Amino acid sequence: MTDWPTGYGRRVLAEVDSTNAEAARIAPTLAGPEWILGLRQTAGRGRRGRDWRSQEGNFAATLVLQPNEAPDVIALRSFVASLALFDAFVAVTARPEAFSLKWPNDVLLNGGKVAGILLESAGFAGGRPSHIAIGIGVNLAQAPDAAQLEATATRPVSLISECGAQVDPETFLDVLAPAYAHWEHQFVTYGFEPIRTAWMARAARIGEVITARTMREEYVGTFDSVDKSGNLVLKTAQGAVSIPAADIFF
Ligand SMILES: O=C(O)CCCC[C@@H]1SC[C@@H]2NC(=O)N[C@@H]21
Repeated sequence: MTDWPTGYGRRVLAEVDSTNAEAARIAPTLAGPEWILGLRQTAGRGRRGRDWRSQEGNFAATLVLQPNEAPDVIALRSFVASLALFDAFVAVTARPEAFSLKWPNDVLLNGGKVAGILLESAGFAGGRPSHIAIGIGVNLAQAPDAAQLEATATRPVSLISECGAQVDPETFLDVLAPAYAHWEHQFVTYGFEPIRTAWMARAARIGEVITARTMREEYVGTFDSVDKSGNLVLKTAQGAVSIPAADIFF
């Protein structure tokens, strides 16, 4: 196993409401990056205001970072985190073919959702946040009951049910943190291009027809690529469209 990355803090909480909420509380006291792992999370939150149910044995953690960057650059961190998750999953299962990345920031295992990412930023001054919180939830041990999710949600799966790999949250953190540090270094050193290329090489359904639903519209088209801003590029009957935020359906 790779060593814990230099310069990154690590704290483990027996119970927390939400590791992203905890990140916001402690961010002003931090001088550098910090991982916060909640062994029990009682009020986890997901994207678009949804709840995130954190079941026993699952992974709920947040990385707090202090990048001095504009929001559009910061938003690309979800691709950085997706790549780190992909590598961590491969490290614990040795099954790269089983995993794929779903735009914008889910990880799929055998086509079901095994992990999600919630990126939040706060403390804005001069258009830049003082910190960001990259919240990561992984169904290590249990998948939520599909009946309790929205009917259109991607089928949830757990690592153990699909791969038989029994991994506890602290062990997963110790694999994920160095993987994240690697991709973060690539991002700050070389920019988004190597991240974009690596992400597309692991993407689900490139070249296939998918549906993207934004707050106002629905697009059906061929998943062409992710552009230099992280937008989803779909080739539709009306031409190429570049979509900054949407839920996608296969
Ligand atoms: O909707 C999604 O797919 C994103 C889910 C993110 C859940 C994680 S669990 C750890 C962190 N703390 C939270 O409250 N949410 C994120």
